[in-house]
Amino acid sequence: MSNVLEGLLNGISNNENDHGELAICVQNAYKSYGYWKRVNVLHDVNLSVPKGFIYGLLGPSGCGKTTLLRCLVGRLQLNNGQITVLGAIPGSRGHGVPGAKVGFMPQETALYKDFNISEMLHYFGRLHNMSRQGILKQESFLLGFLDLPSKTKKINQLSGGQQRRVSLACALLQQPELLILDEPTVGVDPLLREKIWSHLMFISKTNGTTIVITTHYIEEARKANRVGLMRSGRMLAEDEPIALLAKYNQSSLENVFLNLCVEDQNRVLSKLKRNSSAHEDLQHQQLEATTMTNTGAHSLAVNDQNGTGVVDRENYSASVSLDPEMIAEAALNDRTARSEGGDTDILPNGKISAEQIKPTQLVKRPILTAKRAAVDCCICPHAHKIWALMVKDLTVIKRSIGFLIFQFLIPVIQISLFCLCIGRDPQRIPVALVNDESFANYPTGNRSLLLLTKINTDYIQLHSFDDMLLATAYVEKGDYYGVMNIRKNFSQAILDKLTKFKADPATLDQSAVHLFLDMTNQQVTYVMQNSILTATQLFMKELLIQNKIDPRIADPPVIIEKPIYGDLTPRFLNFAAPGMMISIIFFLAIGLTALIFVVEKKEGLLERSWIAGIIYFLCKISTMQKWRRFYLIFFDRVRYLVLNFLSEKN
Ligand SMILES: Nc1ncnc2c1ncn2[C@@H]1O[C@H](COP(=O)(O)OP(=O)(O)OP(=O)(O)O)[C@@H](O)[C@H]1O
Repeated sequence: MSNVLEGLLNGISNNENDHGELAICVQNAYKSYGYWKRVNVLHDVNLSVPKGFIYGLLGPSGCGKTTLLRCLVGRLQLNNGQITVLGAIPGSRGHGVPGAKVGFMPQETALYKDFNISEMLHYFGRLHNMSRQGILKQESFLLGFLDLPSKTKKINQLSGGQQRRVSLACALLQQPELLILDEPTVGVDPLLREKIWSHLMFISKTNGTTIVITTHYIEEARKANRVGLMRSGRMLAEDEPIALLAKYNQSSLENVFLNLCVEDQNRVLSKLKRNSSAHEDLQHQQLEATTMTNTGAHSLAVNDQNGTGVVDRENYSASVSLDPEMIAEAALNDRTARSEGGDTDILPNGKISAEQIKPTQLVKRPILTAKRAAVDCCICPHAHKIWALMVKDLTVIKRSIGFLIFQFLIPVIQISLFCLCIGRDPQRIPVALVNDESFANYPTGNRSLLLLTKINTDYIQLHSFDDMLLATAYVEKGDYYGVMNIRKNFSQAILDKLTKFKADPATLDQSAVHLFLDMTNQQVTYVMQNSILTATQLFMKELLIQNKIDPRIADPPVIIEKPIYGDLTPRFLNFAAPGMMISIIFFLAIGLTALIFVVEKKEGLLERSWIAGIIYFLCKISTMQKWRRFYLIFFDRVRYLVLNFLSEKN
């Protein structure tokens, strides 16, 4: 016993805790959801399931059964308390929970709808590292046993009940040590329900499988070896069904449950009255009343505990008008009072009662399971799990060809549009011309005309203005990208500069072409400047030739030789397109991965895979790798096709 306490106090998650033959031991479990607005779901829950037992977890909707199950498989962590499953804290290193040791059937179907039954079973089989033969053997047994249609039938062609049976088959597949089944018999006909229970009893007896099962059909839990009755996040009673029936002198578990609820309400109410701290929560009252009706507590006119009165619907409704916070508080007071009173309960298996351990003595926060799983994954790459995920992803692709084509078409269309509309050099850029040398716009005889003829009209479209202020106003309005101004004495000044080497400020100013540009668009600016500079250079060379001077004088003292890579006239398209493609590939891969994750999370598939031993990190790797590889190969081909096509067009 001292071992137990020591292990618990130190929070050690291994076999040293020595819970004997207990497969599951939950001690003083507290769980709440949310950070800012806390929803308390589990209040001081204690639960013990011996190995090879079937444990029926019963309670109305919303009482916290699923939350407790998710804590058992390591999916959620307690805020306080301790859980030991198969001798260790779920998620601890090397432990098979989550993993192959546990078969989990969630409440939602959590199946890939486009898969057929066989593919679904093979996916989970591969995850659990089962041999092909093993999977096939189990497959043929489960198909027959669960009365399933042909294994090639797709999940989305099955009825709701059939889908739930496939889900159950996936949980039973690897014959795990521990089975956690969240309402497996919903939508199943009574005969098959009988058969499922018989099978569960058989495997618990012969294989020693421990089974935790939740159900809304309270009476079917009679077949369980032990039942736990929960309400508002608390465990009201935990015992063998027969013992409970005998204790409450009832013929059905429904009535036992109802008696327990009434007893519980009275106890909590009297405590609250004593503390004079009653609050009202009408919303919760309605919820509780509704959920009780749903759970099959339909016969509310039953004998009360003393056998003297009748609990009618009204009384019952009134008695359930309690705030969960208040109930939790009362429960805590109750437990504290018990522990202060020094009662010592020794469990039948000789272990210390969970109630003997104060919550403060327990581990505040269990070990971070996700971190451990990540470390495990790095140490051991789990090839079979990656293989299972890859086969699953390929099947998903195979089944969604239309979606895949659409996914591939989007980037092709985007890149084509980029190349056609954005990636090309800007053309016919409108520029205002104010030529102070001219009269009647383009007079003959002056040299500025020669300069203007050298400007490539594919790139620059000149529009003449007489007034500099008016031209500038048009640029400001956004009609033109700039003003090109040629000063009054341009012809004489350029001649003086080139032939007589005059370099006084007036000559230099008048011999220059003055540009007033809208430089907000880098690409347009570059093309404008480049075109005008090239035109000016050509003009000067021609002028020098006319004056019998070597035209090379007009060349800048830089000679651009044959390029090592690329062309002498580089194009923006060639530069920008690859970057654009990589961006599209990257973001599409990310988007697609995120989409798959969101869908899988919504349908409960991600959680199911997680409980089967897949950590999200592994999922991400497999998904990202797959899409990236696909896209890279595909785009490599498309890139060449598109670029070649466009270059030839231009
Ligand atoms: N992720 C969550 N965030 C906040 N509250 C939650 C979350 N999941 C469950 N709850 C709340 O916790 C309470 C218990 O939920 P849980 O699913 O455990 O109930 P349950 O007993 O399994 O119900 P049912 O039988 O209908 O499945 C409910 O009030 C529910 O609204």
